[in-house]
Amino acid sequence: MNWDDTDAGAEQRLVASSADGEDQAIEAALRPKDLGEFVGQERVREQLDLVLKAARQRGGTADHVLLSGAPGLGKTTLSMIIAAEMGAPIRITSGPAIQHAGDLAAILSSLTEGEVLFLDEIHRMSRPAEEMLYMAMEDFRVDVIVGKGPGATAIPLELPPFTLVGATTRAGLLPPPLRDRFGFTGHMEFYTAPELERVIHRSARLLDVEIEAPGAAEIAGRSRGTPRIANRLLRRVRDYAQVKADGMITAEIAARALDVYDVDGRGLDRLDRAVLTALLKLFGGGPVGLSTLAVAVGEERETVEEVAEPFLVREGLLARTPRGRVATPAAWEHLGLTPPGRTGAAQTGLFES
Ligand SMILES: Nc1ncnc2c1ncn2[C@@H]1O[C@H](COP(=O)(O)OP(=O)(O)OP(=O)(O)O)[C@@H](O)[C@H]1O
Ligand SMILES: [Mg+2]
Repeated sequence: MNWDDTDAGAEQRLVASSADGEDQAIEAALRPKDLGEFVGQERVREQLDLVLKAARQRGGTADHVLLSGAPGLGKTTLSMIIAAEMGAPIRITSGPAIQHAGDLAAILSSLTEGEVLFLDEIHRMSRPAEEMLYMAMEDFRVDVIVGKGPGATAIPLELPPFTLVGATTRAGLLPPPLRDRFGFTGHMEFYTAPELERVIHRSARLLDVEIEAPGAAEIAGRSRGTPRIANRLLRRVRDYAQVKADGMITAEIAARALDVYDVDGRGLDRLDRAVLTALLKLFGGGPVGLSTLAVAVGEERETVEEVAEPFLVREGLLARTPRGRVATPAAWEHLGLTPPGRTGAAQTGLFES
């Protein structure tokens, strides 16, 4: 089984936050087209709305925008909305696609006035390209180097004003000079359950799937705060409802379907639960070292650390301490187990030593 969150393929986890081939095809159809349709992220939406309205009133080009946040929270979607709201064309590229400064120069010099340049994974751009981008963002100008060695000359090239929209899952990796050149930074948060329910109802409508409110709530609760996962789970539940029932997604159908797909009531999948179960049953809740824990579940260290743990930590089920991994009282409760030396449900103060 391939648990790698970043690796696209048929064996990808159902709760992976990155997009696989099927997602990419369907995501285009499910993307909200304007700010009004975009669910949640109230602060970012409100602020961005002001930025764009002001730019439109001035008849100018919007300031550069940086969008940061975990995979699947809507960065690409929002970049397309920015272009749509500005009535501007959008050019899409990514940090890894820009190997040389020359690649970037070619893109920049072909932009039209007001165009939106979407630079995904901007933290993965090469250093020389990054430096060229500084000048382009600030002065709408690049220096194109012609020739090599002592005879090389820099030919300045004027650019039309454009809006750079950068997206990153790792805002902390951006060099400060780059971060400072964005006029607006929007940090995307994980979505609340009611917001995800709205995403699910909207997608169900577009996919022509019948769903009851409790059915949407059941899926939302298992979607890890991420619209991409909510949409993916909705599609799998739709399959189940169609094959095993009359197509209508009720709470019971959603719960049964997601149990079949091994996504539990809190959004944990088989790997997440295996890690937690080993921690509780074999090591009494810890502390236990990462390597030991990984061997116990028969996985690589990296898989446990990078694929399972971030969500478990976020959910408050597992803590990383200097002495090793420790389960929280919520972990015992979630798996329906009683911590050693305790009886009954009173589990507070578990870690007082
Ligand atoms: N606020 C939202 N409202 C409705 N649907 C959303 C929202 N945000 C994201 N989605 C849905 O989730 C899917 C994934 O969003 P998107 O591709 O924009 O995420 P991303 O942040 O760019 O992810 P990555 O970091 O992997 O590139 C989209 O197809 C869209 O349908
Ligand atoms: Mg994206």
